[in-house]
Amino acid sequence: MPHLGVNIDHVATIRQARKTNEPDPVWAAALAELGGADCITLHLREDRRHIQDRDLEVMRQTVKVKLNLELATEADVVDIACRVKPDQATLVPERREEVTTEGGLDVVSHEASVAKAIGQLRDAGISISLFLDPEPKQIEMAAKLGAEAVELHTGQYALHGGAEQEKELTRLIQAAEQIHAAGMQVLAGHGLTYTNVQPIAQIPEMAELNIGHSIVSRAVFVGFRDAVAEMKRLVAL
Ligand SMILES: CC(=O)[C@@H](O)[C@H](O)COP(=O)(O)O
Ligand SMILES: NCC(=O)COP(=O)(O)O
Repeated sequence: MPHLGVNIDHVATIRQARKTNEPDPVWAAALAELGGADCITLHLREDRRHIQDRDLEVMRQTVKVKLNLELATEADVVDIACRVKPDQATLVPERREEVTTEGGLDVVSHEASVAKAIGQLRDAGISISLFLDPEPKQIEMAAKLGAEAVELHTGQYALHGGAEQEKELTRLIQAAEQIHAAGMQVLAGHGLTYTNVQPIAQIPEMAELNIGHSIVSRAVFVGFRDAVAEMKRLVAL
């Protein structure tokens, strides 16, 4: 039964729509924990479109479960991570023009910059996860780079239905086996919802799922604590 990581980025998206101080993602994180979250995830983007530096700094003091920071390998945000010290850092790709993350980090093409960021984060005592597409060569490089975990990008699985989704699920199952065999923890996330999460949760090697947008969407109608509790129950089935 995988753990549940709750990504609270899009609570901050609503706040930033008016550049005000509510809804506060710090409150969402507390309610997520009360709803059964095993991890709180937040993405400090270079363009600060949602999560702000203050959110990370306060959550470091208030979150009682694992704190997972998603970040690009850019020097300034790596420096912030090394100062604040989340429990885990998940290296992700970023493009300012993107609406949301479009794929996994290409650690094969960017081995040097990824290795540099990993070295700095590891020296700060932070555990490393790499956000990757289910590609064998990317997973091999993750093991070479010494990552503790790989978070599989489930965006393609979530985007499609029918035979195409089945094909993506098979890729994810095979990638999970490869990650586990290489001695790394298997995580997954992006685009997972109350209707598509269970086949991913049932992958035998799956240790943790990171889910955000769907939980925040459901929380608008049922409240954050209940939205998390509902997802926790689904993931445990
Ligand atoms: C890496 C990933 O899949 C998401 O957690 C990421 O946070 C997406 O970025 P937005 O939250 O800005 O959509
Ligand atoms: N890394 C995936 C994540 O944290 C949440 O992604 P989403 O559920 O908001 O698409």
